[in-house]
Amino acid sequence: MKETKFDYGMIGLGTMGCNLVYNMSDNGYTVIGFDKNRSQVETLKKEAGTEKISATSDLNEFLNTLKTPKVIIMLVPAGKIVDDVISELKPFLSKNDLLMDFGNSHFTDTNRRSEQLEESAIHFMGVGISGGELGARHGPSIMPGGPKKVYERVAEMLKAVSAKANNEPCVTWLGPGSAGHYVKMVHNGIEYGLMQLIAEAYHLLKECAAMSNDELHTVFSKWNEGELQSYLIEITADIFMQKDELTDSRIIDRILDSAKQKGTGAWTSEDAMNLQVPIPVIDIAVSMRDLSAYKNEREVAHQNMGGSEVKFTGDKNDLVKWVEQALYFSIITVYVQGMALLQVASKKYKYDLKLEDIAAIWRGGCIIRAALLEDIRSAFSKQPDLSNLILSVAFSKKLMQSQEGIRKVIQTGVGFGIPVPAMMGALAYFDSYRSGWLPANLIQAQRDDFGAHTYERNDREGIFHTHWNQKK
Ligand SMILES: NC(=O)C1=CN([C@@H]2O[C@H](COP(=O)(O)OP(=O)(O)OC[C@H]3O[C@@H](n4cnc5c(N)ncnc54)[C@H](OP(=O)(O)O)[C@@H]3O)[C@@H](O)[C@H]2O)C=CC1
Ligand SMILES: O=C(CO)[C@H](O)[C@H](O)COP(=O)(O)O
Repeated sequence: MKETKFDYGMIGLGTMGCNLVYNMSDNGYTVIGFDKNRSQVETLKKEAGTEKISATSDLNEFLNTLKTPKVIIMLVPAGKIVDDVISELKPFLSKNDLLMDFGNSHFTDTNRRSEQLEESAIHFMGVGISGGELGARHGPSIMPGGPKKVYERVAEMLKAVSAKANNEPCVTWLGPGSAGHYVKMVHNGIEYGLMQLIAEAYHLLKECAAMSNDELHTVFSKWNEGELQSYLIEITADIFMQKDELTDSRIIDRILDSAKQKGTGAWTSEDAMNLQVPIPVIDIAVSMRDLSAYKNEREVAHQNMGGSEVKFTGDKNDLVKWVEQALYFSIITVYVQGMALLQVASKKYKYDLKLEDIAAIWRGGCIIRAALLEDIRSAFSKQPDLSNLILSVAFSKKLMQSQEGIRKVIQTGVGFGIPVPAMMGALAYFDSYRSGWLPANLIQAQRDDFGAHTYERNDREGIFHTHWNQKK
């Protein structure tokens, strides 16, 4: 009997790996999966129903049934596991074999792994993938980084399995080294910001306007037909309708209000701090997940001090209108901040990113896909080096037109003690960015006063220091 040789190997047959195997098979590729977890292997073998797919928990069998040069995708949890898998594989890999890490690995790990494997002429690519379970199955957005020539070996397959937006595949080579994983990290930072903003809108409408889940479903569904059209708004609308399997309630009312995270949002904030790029809405989103997890302390504080006491007497429909505008305004600022970070990182890490391409491949398949990305793409197509989208005519206009809503919503939140920190961060970012003057002169004076740190002047060149009348 002729032995089957598989086009691709997939290591990690969990949520993402297993679904991507099916997607690749649908597109005509043969794939053998490997997982340490025997039950994942058995499930795939039992359910595949096609000879194009096989699975094993025997590494030798996995490697021996792959075509050469081997092309292997890893979809295992990020961190040490990726290093462990690479160490296990490396003795069996040869020149020109290609290993691709599709997980959410930290970009600095990707740089290290690429360098180590290239020493043995084994190619390595860090590839971001987004779209969750359904995306992996039916078409994700794919963010590949690494050597361009190596990308070309797999470009056809990646295009085939990716999502399509206006018939264009949501994948393109992004840049060398860790470019793909860096872009995926910022994608996730944006994801954090969007989710926090949507949660704040929910909080306001639920507490202030006392909206039921049915009403919230109607409002979010309607929003999804307008400027806010996006995957996250769409799934949010549906979440409000989901029944609980254990009680008579809706599931949303039974889920503990304590958010978890795997780190990609915090990595985005951390690197933005290192590169001195302000991304306050993403920073706040990370902090709010942290704060939500202090559930016990929050409950004690609530007993001691009480919470918001809302007696909203305004018009519900007006509030819904203002919240829609506030969300649009603040959602724009999240993309603005993420893209500004990418521009700086592109130069610093020599990725030479094309922001137009990134916006284009985020239009389909991924968690942050939104109608707005078409406008973002268009702005970077006209001005590829644009440092901040706010400087484009189109985006300054959008923000100016929706600022009234966010000001009203923040006033409402503050008035009733309902926290809207990400919206506040969004507005403060906008107001600061468009301020020709900020009170940073006072900060410079204080620094020079207490620490002789010097300052620059606004009327002549040079570095200055004042002998301040310090208190003894
Ligand atoms: N889930 C999502 O929506 C998305 C996830 N990602 C990223 O993709 C990667 C995979 O995620 P996901 O599919 O959700 O994770 P899962 O935990 O669902 O799947 C990972 C699989 O890898 C297996 N595994 C663990 N260690 C090894 C090993 N040493 N050798 C072989 N197999 C191993 C696990 O087995 P076991 O169960 O026994 O541990 C599990 O079956 C992660 O980096 C994640 O951040 C990216 C985009 C979206
Ligand atoms: O990459 C993803 C989507 O693009 C994952 O779903 C993301 O890792 C979820 O992150 P977290 O668990 O931190 O919320």
